[in-house]
Amino acid sequence: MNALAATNRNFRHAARILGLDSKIEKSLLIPFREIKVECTIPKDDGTLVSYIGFRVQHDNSRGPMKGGIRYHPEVDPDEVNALAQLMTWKSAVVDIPYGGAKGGIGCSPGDLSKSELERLTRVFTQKIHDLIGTHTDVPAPDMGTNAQTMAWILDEYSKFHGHSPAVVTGKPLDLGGSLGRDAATGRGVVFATEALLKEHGKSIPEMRFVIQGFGNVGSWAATLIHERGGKVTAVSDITGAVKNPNGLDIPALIKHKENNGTLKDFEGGDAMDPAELLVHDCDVLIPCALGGVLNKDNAADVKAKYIIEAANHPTDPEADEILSKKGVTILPDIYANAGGVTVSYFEWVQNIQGFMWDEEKVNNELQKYMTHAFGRIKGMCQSHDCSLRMGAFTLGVSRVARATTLRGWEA
Ligand SMILES: NC(=O)C1=CN([C@@H]2O[C@H](COP(=O)(O)OP(=O)(O)OC[C@H]3O[C@@H](n4cnc5c(N)ncnc54)[C@H](O)[C@@H]3O)[C@@H](O)[C@H]2O)C=CC1
Ligand SMILES: O=C(O)CCC(=O)C(=O)O
Repeated sequence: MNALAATNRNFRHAARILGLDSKIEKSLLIPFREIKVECTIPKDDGTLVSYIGFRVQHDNSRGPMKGGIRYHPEVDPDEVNALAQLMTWKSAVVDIPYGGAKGGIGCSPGDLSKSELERLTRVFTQKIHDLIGTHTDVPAPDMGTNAQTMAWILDEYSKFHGHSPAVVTGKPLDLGGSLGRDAATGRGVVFATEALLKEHGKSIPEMRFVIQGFGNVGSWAATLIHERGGKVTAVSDITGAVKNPNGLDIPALIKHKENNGTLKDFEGGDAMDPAELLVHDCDVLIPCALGGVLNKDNAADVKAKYIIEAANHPTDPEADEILSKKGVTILPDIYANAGGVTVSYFEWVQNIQGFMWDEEKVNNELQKYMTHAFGRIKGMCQSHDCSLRMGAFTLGVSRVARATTLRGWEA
């Protein structure tokens, strides 16, 4: 099932549980605006090449639209649409004053030089600059993009609108980024995991973790789990996978990846088949890469008792059903990975106030938001006798529906 069909299905299920009026249901499903632009740039050898960029702005009833920009060869309009919708529910789940958006460019960032990436980002910004803004739509990093990408967007946008640090989050610190944003999604994943395990009378040091994806989210989640005494027994990325039943030395693995650009040939573990990683024996599985990786072909073989969805939509609905029948507890993406957008909100607040927070304040506030949201999701699960996914969806959708009704937009 494609990402949009899966997301719409989860939304409709939540709308049914909430008994949502059909007019509101329709209004919440249809995106506010879908943007598609051609970005033509000269490559370093002088040849011209065109890429297609997307920005989908899903909903702005609770505040400016917010969400990352992804550079990946598989970026397509349906997936961007689904990811934008997920951002709307995610912002509402953690109760930050934002709506949802997402963007992407279909490209392989690893095959482009730094100057080609810069040209592409600047042309994309030129095409969308009048549709984004501090109080309309605020981009951030996602797969294949990073603080440098945000710096180029900020610079290009500011040529049209004057210096505007709050137009993007996830910026470098020197341009108004927030302390703690780089680690925020991984840290939020760990706070969410702690909240869930505590509920089950367990804790991180007793657990064996397997992590798919070792970029921003995966490497921070692994680092913080390792620091708390959890055993990360297998990790994969696009270059391969490595395992060690006694626990990988995560700081050493990060150093190895920095030095060699790959997980391959790491001396502190054995190479393994990346396809086997998701069904590897463990207590907690954390997908931190692509969507749809847990599906009907592998769900029955998953050994983990807990799945923490650090990636967006890693579990398709068929897998969801198989896994819940097996008794696997799934902490859904719109809560589990909300630490990133939560600290993006703190960054935006700091930019608007012109006052920088220290890292301790950022991390403490993040923990408060994540812990509070977990309690509210559990409350919805109890009221509606539903899964954690539906608890999170009903929480997010009900908040957005209330804002929509209060504004009188549902008619
Ligand atoms: N960066 C952020 O703040 C947030 C990211 N997310 C989600 O987390 C996920 C990861 O994002 P980032 O870490 O930012 O991206 P990233 O680009 O920093 O890292 C992605 C990682 O996934 C790996 N990967 C790609 N294809 C793979 C495959 N087939 N098998 C195994 N590994 C593979 C890459 O090698 C890389 O290690 C995405 O789903 C993203 O939407 C969610 C919330 C916020
Ligand atoms: O930090 C943000 O604004 C958005 C992060 C994001 O794209 C996501 O949560 O999926």
